[in-house]
Amino acid sequence: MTPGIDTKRIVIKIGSSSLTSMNGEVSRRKLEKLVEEVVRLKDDGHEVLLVSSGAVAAGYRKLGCLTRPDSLSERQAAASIGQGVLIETYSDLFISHGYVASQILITRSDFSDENRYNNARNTINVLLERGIVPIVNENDTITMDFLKFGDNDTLSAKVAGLVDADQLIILSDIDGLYDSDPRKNEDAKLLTKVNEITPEIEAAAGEPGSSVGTGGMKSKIEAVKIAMASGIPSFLGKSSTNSIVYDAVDNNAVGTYFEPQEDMEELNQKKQWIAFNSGPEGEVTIKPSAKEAILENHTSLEPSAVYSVNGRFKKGAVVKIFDPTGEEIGLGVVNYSSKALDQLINKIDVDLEKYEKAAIESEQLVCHLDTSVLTTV
Ligand SMILES: Nc1ncnc2c1ncn2[C@@H]1O[C@H](COP(=O)(O)OP(=O)(O)O)[C@@H](O)[C@H]1O
Ligand SMILES: N[C@@H](CCC(=O)OP(=O)(O)O)C(=O)O
Repeated sequence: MTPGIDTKRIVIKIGSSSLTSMNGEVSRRKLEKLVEEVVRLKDDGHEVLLVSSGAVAAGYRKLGCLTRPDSLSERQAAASIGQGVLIETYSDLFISHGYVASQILITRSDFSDENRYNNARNTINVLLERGIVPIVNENDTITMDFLKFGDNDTLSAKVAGLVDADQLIILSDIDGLYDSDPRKNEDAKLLTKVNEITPEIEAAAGEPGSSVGTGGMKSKIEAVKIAMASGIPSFLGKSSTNSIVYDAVDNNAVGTYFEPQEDMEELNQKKQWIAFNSGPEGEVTIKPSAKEAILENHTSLEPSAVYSVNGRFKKGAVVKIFDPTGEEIGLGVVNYSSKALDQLINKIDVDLEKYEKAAIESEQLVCHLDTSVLTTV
């Protein structure tokens, strides 16, 4: 390990356009460049996890399609071919440098179940601690469209939160975030440092630039918001730039650095799971006085603060919390089932012992988050 370098845990996301050639084949040369950069970081003692797209892009030609297919089943079939080709190439390249790669395919339902989520963390921790390079992709072949993460940008931010990464590096075909879509405005300027995702930035972030990219700048900004809320700094840069990954870790690369604000409340692992992965099962509406208490003082929510309950959920479920005007305040984990909570607020067969517990404890409340981040759950 190079003297003076602290070991960092780094998650690198690379997009389809950065891994495949124009004719829909895995580009060994592009993968080689990435692997060589990861190897430099590994030689310095860092832990590196890759979130790699490219399964569909690397497989559709071999499936017999001339362009990226429109139908879901053809894309899933293409991913089934391309994922194998990708991992074989990565694995070969890492072995030639003395490192071992592993494959992890994730579906959104793996993350919405807290036990499976924690299990994924334990497995990845073992791999990282033993020097392996885990390579993560969405399990495209078996995931239904409406159950997908949808894009690997948000997946990479969620994975970075899962493993408590020190930095998220997103590599694309563009050298950072511009103040407007550079394809539409030739005067667009590169933003080198961003501390807050403002509505202007969201408006500037447009659609994909290539026929194989899926998320475009929009999903990269969503990803960065999740990383920021989890206290993880991110970098966005161009995959083909020389030494981009190494320089990004060194804070010395051309691109956009996203730094979480110092006074921002950083979500702990439990709250990250609630906010970004859980998938709410019901709704509670609370009284106006309780809204102030949870937003200003972060206090627990007593059953007496609950105005009404919507949906059927079990004790321990994640629910959305609304104020009486219908504005969404945040998310929380309930200590009562919907039936018990309904009985408590209507004082039917009230079990006083149970009543002493808060309906939602403050450490299981996620408030203050921008609704557009919350809606990504
Ligand atoms: N404000 C913006 N700044 C930079 N790029 C933008 C912006 N708005 C839209 N884009 C487009 O987003 C593209 C990158 O997203 P995408 O095509 O999904 O790449 P990847 O396959 O790497 O995920 C860029 O090539 C660019 O054309
Ligand atoms: N999971 C898909 C990629 C999804 C995705 O986000 O693609 P991209 O916008 O190229 O990062 C695949 O491997 O083809």
